Amino acid sequence: MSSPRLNVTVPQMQILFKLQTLQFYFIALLGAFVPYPTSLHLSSLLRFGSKNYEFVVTILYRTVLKMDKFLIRKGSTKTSVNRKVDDIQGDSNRIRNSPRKRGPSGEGGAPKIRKQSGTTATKVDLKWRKLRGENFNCDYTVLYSPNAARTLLKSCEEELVYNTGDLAKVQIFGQFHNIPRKQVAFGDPGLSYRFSGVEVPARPWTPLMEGIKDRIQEVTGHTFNFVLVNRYKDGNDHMGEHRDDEKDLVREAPIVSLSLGQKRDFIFKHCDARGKNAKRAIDPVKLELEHGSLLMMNYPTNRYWYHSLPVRKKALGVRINMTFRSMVTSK
Ligand SMILES: O=C(O)CCC(=O)C(=O)O
Ligand SMILES: [Fe+2]
Repeated sequence: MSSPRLNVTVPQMQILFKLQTLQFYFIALLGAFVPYPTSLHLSSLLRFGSKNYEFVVTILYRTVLKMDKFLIRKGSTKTSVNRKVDDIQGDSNRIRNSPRKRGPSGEGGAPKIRKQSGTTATKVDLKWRKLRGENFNCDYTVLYSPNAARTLLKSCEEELVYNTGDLAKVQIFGQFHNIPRKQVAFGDPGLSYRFSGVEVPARPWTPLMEGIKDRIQEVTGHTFNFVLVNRYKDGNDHMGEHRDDEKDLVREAPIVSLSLGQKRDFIFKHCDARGKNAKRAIDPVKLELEHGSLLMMNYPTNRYWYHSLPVRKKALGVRINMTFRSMVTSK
């Protein structure tokens, strides 16, 4: 079958050509500002003929994606960490912050997620921020939506019972003091955690705690056999500078910290840059840990950097933090 012939005059052809040029710019703009593949989908609805537009849209969108790191989005989950890490970028410490690249499970890339039981992979599209510096290696993301995190916090408030008496104390220069927060630990049978002269035995996993652990294992690609839970009733409750580098912890395993509730500052200080006798000037790393966020402290961060959750009088809400850990087992 022969295709129908169109009798088009020269002025009509000029108009057609202008229309096509306009269409090209419109689709290019679409590609620049509407997320791919939505832009691609819209562009194909508007396209009269050429497939080249798809190519233009794709290239433009990818260019914009590459520029993404220069944009500061007000109110987005990235902003607080971005701003803080941008502050850090100029200083001697050279903390670099870039979107976490896709890669194999574990160290380095964003973990590939596989559903344990089924055949189809569950794609967890988390945006990880890489925080890097001298012997500093952390990854940060927001795991739970505000609603999901609120539900989780509510369940924790209803179900968790915290340690009291001697288990709620720390030993400092031989003296026992009440810890300025509440604490409880869960873990595999027989595990306990020793720090500041106190041994915290693990309670058996409850369905709530096991559910959270499973989710964290799924998104990080690491397994954990212990979790320390800290509850801060408000900004007066805090945690002093310390490193989680005890012998009971598997040496190179990451410690993954989940935060629920009140946003709080979290400060890292390099061991050479602490106190009056500091050997070097290294700026601290300051993060704001958001409701529902995950901070992955990778090796060797905890060998070189102390961290703390300082008092913040203006912080009025409750915060619960869970640090998932891999403890050495005797077997
Ligand atoms: O509450 C926090 O974010 C800090 C927790 C912590 O450092 C720890 O449990 O060792
Ligand atoms: Fe810690």
